[in-house]
Amino acid sequence: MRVVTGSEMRDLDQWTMQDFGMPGEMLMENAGRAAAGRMLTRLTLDERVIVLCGSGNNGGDGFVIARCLYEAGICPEVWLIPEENRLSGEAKFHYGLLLQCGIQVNSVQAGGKRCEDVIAAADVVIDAMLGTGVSGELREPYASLVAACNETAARVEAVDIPSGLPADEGVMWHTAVQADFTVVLAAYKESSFLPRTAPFYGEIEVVSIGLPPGTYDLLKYERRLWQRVDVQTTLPVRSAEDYKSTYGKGLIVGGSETMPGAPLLAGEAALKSGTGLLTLALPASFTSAAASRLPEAMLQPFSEGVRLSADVTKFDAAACGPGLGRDEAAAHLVQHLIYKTDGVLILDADALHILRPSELKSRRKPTVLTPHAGELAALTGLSVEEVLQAPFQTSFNFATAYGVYVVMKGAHTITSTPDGRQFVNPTGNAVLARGGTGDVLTGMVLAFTMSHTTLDAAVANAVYLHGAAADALAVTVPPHAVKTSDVISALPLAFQSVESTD
Ligand SMILES: NC(=O)C1=CN([C@@H]2O[C@H](COP(=O)(O)OP(=O)(O)OC[C@H]3O[C@@H](n4cnc5c(N)ncnc54)[C@H](OP(=O)(O)O)[C@@H]3O)[C@@H](O)[C@H]2O)[C@@H](O)CC1
Ligand SMILES: Nc1ncnc2c1ncn2[C@@H]1O[C@H](COP(=O)(O)OP(=O)(O)O)[C@@H](O)[C@H]1O
Ligand SMILES: [K+]
Repeated sequence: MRVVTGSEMRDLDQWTMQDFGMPGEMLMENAGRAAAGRMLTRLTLDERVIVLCGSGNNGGDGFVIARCLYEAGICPEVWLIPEENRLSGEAKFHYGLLLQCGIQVNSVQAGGKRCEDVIAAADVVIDAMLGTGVSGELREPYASLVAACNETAARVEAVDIPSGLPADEGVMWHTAVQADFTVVLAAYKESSFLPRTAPFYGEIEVVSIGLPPGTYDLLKYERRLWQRVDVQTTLPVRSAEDYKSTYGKGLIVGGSETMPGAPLLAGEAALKSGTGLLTLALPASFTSAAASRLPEAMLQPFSEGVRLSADVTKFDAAACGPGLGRDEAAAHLVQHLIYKTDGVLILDADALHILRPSELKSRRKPTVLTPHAGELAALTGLSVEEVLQAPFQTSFNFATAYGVYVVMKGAHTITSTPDGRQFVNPTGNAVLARGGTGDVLTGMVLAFTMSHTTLDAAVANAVYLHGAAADALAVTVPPHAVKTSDVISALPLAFQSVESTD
């Protein structure tokens, strides 16, 4: 399932019409009919339904939806917001069809009965006022109608995008319809994954509108949801012939006097995600505690302030950062790993604050950075607010400029590859909003980079299953009564959830 910007969506529609030859009227019929199909699964014959139609193609979808509802025996009240003569193209065509069917259309501009009152009395409001074409602050009468939609007790079903919301990240906007459901046409828009805009969508359903196969390949960059089927097709199958080194030798470097537990969480997660041979490099003062907590791991103690004695070239992958601290010795360690490791290097937490980004360009082997918004802000010199407003562009820019994977963590974690592809993660919940869950992810990424055929799949699968473990926990345990190591204990359930056939 693709994630697109508004302009990419327009390109897809244009290619479908001009190059593929599908008439625009047909594309709109497909869109409206598919949306109506989803809405009909929730509608009952006794519900009072109102369809609000704007001047653009989103309004055109509304005309098609109204006609489809009539076909199904539901008689919605249709309201046209602009003057009739403002309609053009496919929207005008479908408005004409609606009239030809003998369906009455009310006009907001005509005066008389107030549309706001009808919205207040409705059971269901279908919002086809504004879609991807919205720009700037809402003008009247849209602003008042959006306010009425947000005051009514009716169920609000938006078409493609809740009216007023931009499709893209980084856009100034003021107010929008708060939908209960949004039937998204063809592909997710970026705003469905941003912390401020996502809640306006309510529950999202994406419908196909008949874009020809291969159309998405014409887009310059691949940006898509990483779904269960992707995990199912890329998760390695363990074989009876495997040996402990089949899944690589991994190294985790971290820990300091004040944060001894972080590398242990990472280590335990790595072991529980399939690592055969794991070494933990930790401050010497707590290796005995580590040995009793993680007997499966080998230990490589280092005295704080002293460099790592282990030969880092013999590891297939290394992860550095959890609990490491940010002093000069820690910075030396990070630098040492950047230059000396001969496998995949994962940098997280404190390592992200003390690395020099320019040094990443010297890496011959892949590098994976796992920042949350604050850490990406520190890496890029932007404010946290700026990062959160444009997480797709910010992480894309960093990943492609430095040739690294960037896993920008959040409610919808975005993985960016060095060549500019992006995968959005659909799993996870607020169970993960507690200290140390990022360390767990680091351990999982380490394990998966050593077991997977491609690094894309390794990173995206780790993020997916990390969230899936939290999802499994959330259905069995109250979310308050969870601690981070429970997420590790739930990993078997996460693996099972992708292995089952349903
Ligand atoms: N063939 C296709 O491409 C297909 C597209 N599809 C559908 O089309 C949607 C995109 O359609 P679109 O581009 O026509 O934009 P859309 O959002 O309906 O309206 C834009 C109009 O709104 C107005 N307006 C803008 N800003 C405003 C503001 N701040 N405050 C007030 N008014 C404002 C302005 O109109 P004006 O006021 O200038 O008359 C502008 O012209 C897309 O989301 C999907 O639903 C599907 O049917 C599949 C096929
Ligand atoms: N509300 C949420 N929904 C889904 N995932 C979340 C949510 N809050 C946090 N996460 C996930 O939890 C992890 C937190 O990582 P991080 O902030 O590095 O924590 P820490 O540094 O304490 O280990 C990330 O993988 C993030 O995507
Ligand atoms: K809409």
